[in-house]
Amino acid sequence: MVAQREREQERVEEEQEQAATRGKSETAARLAQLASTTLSNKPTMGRQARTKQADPLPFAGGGKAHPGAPERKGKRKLVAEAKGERAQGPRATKRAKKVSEGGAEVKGKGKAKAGKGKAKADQKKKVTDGVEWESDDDDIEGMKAEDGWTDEEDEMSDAEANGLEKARSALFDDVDLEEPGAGGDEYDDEFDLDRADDDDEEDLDDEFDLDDEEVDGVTEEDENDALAQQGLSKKRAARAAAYNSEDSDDSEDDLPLPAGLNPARPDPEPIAGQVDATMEELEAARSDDEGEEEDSDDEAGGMSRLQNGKLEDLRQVEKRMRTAARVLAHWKELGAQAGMSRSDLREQLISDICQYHGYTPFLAEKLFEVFGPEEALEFFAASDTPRPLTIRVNTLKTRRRDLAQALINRGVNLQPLEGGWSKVGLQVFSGSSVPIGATPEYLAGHYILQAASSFLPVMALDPQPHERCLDMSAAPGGKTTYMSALMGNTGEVWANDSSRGRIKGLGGNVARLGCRNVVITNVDGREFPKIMGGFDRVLLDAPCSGTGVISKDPSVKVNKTERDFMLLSHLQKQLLLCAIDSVSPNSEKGGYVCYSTCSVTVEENEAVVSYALRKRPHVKLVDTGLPFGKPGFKSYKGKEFGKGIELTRRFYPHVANVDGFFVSVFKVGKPQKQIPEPASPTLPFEPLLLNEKDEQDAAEAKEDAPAFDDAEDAKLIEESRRKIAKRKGLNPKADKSKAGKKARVEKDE
Ligand SMILES: C[S@@+](CC[C@H](N)C(=O)[O-])C[C@H]1O[C@@H](n2cnc3c(N)ncnc32)[C@H](O)[C@@H]1O
Repeated sequence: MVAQREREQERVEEEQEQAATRGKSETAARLAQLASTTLSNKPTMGRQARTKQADPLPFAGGGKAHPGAPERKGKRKLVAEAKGERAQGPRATKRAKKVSEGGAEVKGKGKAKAGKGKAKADQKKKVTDGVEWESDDDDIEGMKAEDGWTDEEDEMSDAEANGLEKARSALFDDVDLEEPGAGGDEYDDEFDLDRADDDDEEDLDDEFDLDDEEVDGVTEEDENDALAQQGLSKKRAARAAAYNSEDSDDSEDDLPLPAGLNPARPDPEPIAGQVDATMEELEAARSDDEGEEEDSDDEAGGMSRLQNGKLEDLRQVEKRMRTAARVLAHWKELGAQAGMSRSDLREQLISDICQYHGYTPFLAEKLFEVFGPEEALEFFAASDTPRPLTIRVNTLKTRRRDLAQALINRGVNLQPLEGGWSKVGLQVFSGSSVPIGATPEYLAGHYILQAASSFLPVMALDPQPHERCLDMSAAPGGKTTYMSALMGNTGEVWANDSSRGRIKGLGGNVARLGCRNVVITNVDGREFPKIMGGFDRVLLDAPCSGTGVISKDPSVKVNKTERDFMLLSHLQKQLLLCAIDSVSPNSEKGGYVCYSTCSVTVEENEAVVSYALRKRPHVKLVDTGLPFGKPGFKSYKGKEFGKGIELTRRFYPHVANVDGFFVSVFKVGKPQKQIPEPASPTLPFEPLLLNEKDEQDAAEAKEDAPAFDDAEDAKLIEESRRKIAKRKGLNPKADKSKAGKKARVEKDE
């Protein structure tokens, strides 16, 4: 009996040993595959595309966001410079080599794990956004249990550990390997990616890794083959191919986006060939309309809607909108056959937009005018779709790779932000049951939930360690805390907001993220610089209509009126002048104001910027240094917007899958003559209340507002003084006041 049990035991151990060997290879291979997936998923940017993308100004001269901004140098760069080498070239080549070696290793191990293990791994793949994810510890634990993997076998051979390390560092960039901390090197490399000098060209190669040219013998084709060999999504390979073809497209009139942000769109067919087809569509849409009452019920299923007393199929409306937009956009070619006047067709289209997307005619028309017929439809559709959930890593407390690992261990599906333009952003995929706003890492302040577009104004402002900065309308503090992190908790960030209710959230975030260089104030921004000035940099992320974030707050579709836009534009102009006037004319490295909104309307953006240029001739627009975004409008409805307006940037949900945003940066020079009295509020001092929430906040704040009671305060102060004296072993009854001291001196004498 005993002998039988021993034999059984031996058999189990033997099996466990074999399974463990299998399991280790699988883990290494899976992580390596994950890394190669991410790498391959990085956008493909040919040299041509990158050259197109590089703006003449951003980050020139060693990666300075603005002339005058100190160059941020990583340790490696400094050491290399001290040695008189080109800092990044060899590193880039080395890293590319490392990756390609890693890639080869991946293939080897991938092949090695054929059979049972692979079938299991395949079962466990999570497919998110066309990217296959399979590395999380629960899965690994599960596989361990299934395969009888013993804990001793967790000890990996050097080669395997090496493979894992390579895979990890390929997944999360080198910057993540740097130690966090004040003024640390994590920001040194922060913007490496965006710099335009020679070294940075190599950084770009390095970062995106997929080049149409050969890098150390690994071609794009090889990588695609490798993907296919690893059984990875063909869709992705196709996407990579699409990026390639985009790279070679010279005819793009938009500023090129980082590939991956620029959804590959099919080339429009030549208009001439479309006339007949389009007219057929228009006809079909009309006859659909006529027959709609009979068949819409069946066809539409849940998509019909009561309109003017009759049921209308939303699919028909959508089709009609597309056709009308195309005809309007190519009126010269198609208009003659439209069968109605241009203005009637336009009116019909706007009415359809209101019906289909749920806007008031006023706002539908306003946004329609910003984009024009065809792009407007894309904008409206994108504004009905949620943006990816993103988080920003708080580099004051952790590193991106550590946070990613911790969250993956909890079962969160994530990946670095698409496009590689931020090294502190992570995209979180839905599907995991982990509440991303309540993990221990969240509570410990290792990250903040923040929309990717909200990183942009801070990147553009580029605050430096030891500076004195103002965030004029800061609540709830996404940008304040990012500024604080970029400044490494040094210098000062004055975070102001006029809403008392929202200040609570700001304070909470500042405390949770451990921002010790932040001071919070609660005044109307138009009180600056009267109450305080002399800042190196000022961020004005202005109160706005929120037309860029309709996917988050659809109430904007119906609650904004003409008057709101008028008041907002007025307030934004006043705040911007105050922001400019708050900048020190003697700031050594700074002297910048970033004006941003999460709105896409012209009166809240270019019109405000243009007003400031007129009223403050000592400021000029400079490049935002941001790697993507469309240039601001030079003119609109016959109005010209002043010099440098094309340096401002517009971001759209339908183009870059980020919230709609506007970002501009002013360099503030020395005023030629005395600036008139700081623009004093012509609106009531009360913050502008734009919606019910603001009104509630204001009402609560009024209720909460403490009535000061001097007598009670004096009692509390005295009590606390006594306690402190007692703790220090002093006589708590001794009178420490001036009068008491005087009395004691007189008594001693
Ligand atoms: C777009 S939000 C700011 C978001 C913030 N920058 C962030 O990233 O978390 C605009 C803010 O402006 C504030 N605000 C409105 N009127 C203001 C004024 N006159 N002065 C200062 N802040 C104002 C609002 O309370 C609101 O919090």
